[in-house]
Amino acid sequence: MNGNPTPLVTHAAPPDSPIGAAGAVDVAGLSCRYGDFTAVDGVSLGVAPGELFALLGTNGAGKTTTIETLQGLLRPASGRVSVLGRDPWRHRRALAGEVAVIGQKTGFADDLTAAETVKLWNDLHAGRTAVGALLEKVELDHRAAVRVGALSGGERRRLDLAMAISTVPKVLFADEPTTGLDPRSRRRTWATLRELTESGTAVLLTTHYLDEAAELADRVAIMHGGRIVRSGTVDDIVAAHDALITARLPAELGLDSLPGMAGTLAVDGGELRVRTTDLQGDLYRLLDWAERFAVELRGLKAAPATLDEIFAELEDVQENR
Ligand SMILES: Nc1ncnc2c1ncn2[C@@H]1O[C@H](COP(=O)(O)OP(=O)(O)OP(=O)(O)O)[C@@H](O)[C@H]1O
Repeated sequence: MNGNPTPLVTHAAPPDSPIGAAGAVDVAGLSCRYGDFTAVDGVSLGVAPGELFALLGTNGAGKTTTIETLQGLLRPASGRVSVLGRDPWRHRRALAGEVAVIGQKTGFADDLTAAETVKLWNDLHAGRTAVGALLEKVELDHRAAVRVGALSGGERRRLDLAMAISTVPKVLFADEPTTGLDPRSRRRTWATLRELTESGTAVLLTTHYLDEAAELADRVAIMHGGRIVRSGTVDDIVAAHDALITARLPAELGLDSLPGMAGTLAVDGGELRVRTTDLQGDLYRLLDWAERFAVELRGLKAAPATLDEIFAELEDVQENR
């Protein structure tokens, strides 16, 4: 996110009446602009209670803008957003007690200690968990007396998490909550997010970590250039993408020796590559052919597309624009 957001409002504000009763978070045709620039372009998504929905995307894809609109910090240029049945722009204060946020920009006072910060937060939000227990949960108990200004970036993220869980929020917006965390802290944060969803919290998470989305999310949307370009479960998205079969062929064999397959075949330097949406069928055809003609397929590998590959492809498209 860059600078202070002041998006241009080109349409009337959405009505403050509930829009549907489908989920804890509902977004329909959301567009957001900064001046003439459209940062979010027709995004629709919903998050049900107890669900974790992950928004992935390239840098500048519009994830933070979407989250900030749902927090009521930005007004949509068009479309409708609803959090717990309310328009967050109009009802930000009323929603504050039920919605928690882990943002990219933390607004802590540097002079307060970690414990004082959490206590202040607890007092303001009628937090039900003791300060010591919250700090222990995010493994900051040993840093309780340290001033916030002296905490590392990762420690500040964990302090943010402690405040987000001081109540059991109905909705949590978590904007890259594990950025800068070491592997152990990431896993602790994942466990805490899981506990929240198990308690019924609807979590909208943005992340650059594909393993994080695969690990945590019930559903995923990939944003690119302000739009959702893929959505579904991680399995759905992977299944819709080409899988890859690779093997080394004997030197005398080329493309014309190979059997017909559903996917696209290429042979380069003796290596066969088959990109296919029918991994099982093409693997069967290849193995059947190899068996019949006694061909040894050295180093045979067959794997569905990984989210990393899907993501990298989107980034390539962006770079080539
Ligand atoms: N205040 C602003 N004024 C003008 N443009 C902005 C402003 N804030 C964000 N943008 C632009 O809007 C687009 C979307 O930004 P946003 O921060 O929502 O993306 P993001 O998906 O969260 O990116 P990242 O993964 O890098 O955090 C980017 O091109 C960004 O430069």
